[in-house]
Amino acid sequence: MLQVNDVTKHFKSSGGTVAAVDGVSFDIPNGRFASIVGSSGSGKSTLLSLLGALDAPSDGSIRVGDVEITKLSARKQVAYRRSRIGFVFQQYYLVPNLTALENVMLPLEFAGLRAKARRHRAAELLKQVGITGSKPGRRPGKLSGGEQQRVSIARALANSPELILADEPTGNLDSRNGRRIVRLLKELSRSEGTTVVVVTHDRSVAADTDMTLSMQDGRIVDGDPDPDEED
Ligand SMILES: Nc1ncnc2c1ncn2[C@@H]1O[C@H](COP(=O)(O)OP(=O)(O)OP(=O)(O)O)[C@@H](O)[C@H]1O
Repeated sequence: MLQVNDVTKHFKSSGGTVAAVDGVSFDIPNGRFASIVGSSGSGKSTLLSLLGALDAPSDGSIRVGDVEITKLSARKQVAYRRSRIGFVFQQYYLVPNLTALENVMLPLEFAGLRAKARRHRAAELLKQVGITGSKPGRRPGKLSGGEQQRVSIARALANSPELILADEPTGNLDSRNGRRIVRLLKELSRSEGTTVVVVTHDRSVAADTDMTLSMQDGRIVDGDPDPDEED
């Protein structure tokens, strides 16, 4: 269970203090595929970075399973992120001069696996996301956008995280490939019992998830936050 309790994040700016996330509370049960929607500037990315312990809230608490991540020291937060959270980003962030296989092997080094075991596990993960044949041996530049996103999902799965956080994972993909990525994330949440949280602007992506949190001005609101606004 992911438990978010009265979380606030303030930023100081020239115009004063902005509450990017403003007293947000929600629970996401294990193995659920959840989406966060809302117009630009509503606080989605800030909330996701708080869930991933990439940033600390100004107030409130976040529990992932039995760990209150907001109480961990900075060093423990790094270890926590590496071992228990998988990140997927719009821009993939694959290392360009490593092959797909080597990119997936990278986080396994932190887990202390030997090279042969890392290679084996990375190949299995790539198979699981549909990257097979000659593709694991290719560099990211020789793969399509959808394939690169699959590699980044395999990398996110490397340490068997209990939580996958994805920020606009379909943002750079056409609708067909975007749908495939969403289907893959959904399958993973089902088969692995991994909780997946996706930030998206795309209502068809949100429609495919088990639950949707709508944000407006840093708060969670009921229903569609801004039906007329497209961004
Ligand atoms: N580091 C920061 N310093 C100051 N203000 C910030 C910072 N990060 C975000 N904000 C402000 O907090 C609010 C929420 O931003 P956030 O990026 O979370 O929105 P978002 O919903 O993810 O937007 P988008 O869909 O455009 O990515 C915005 O008003 C933004 O300007």
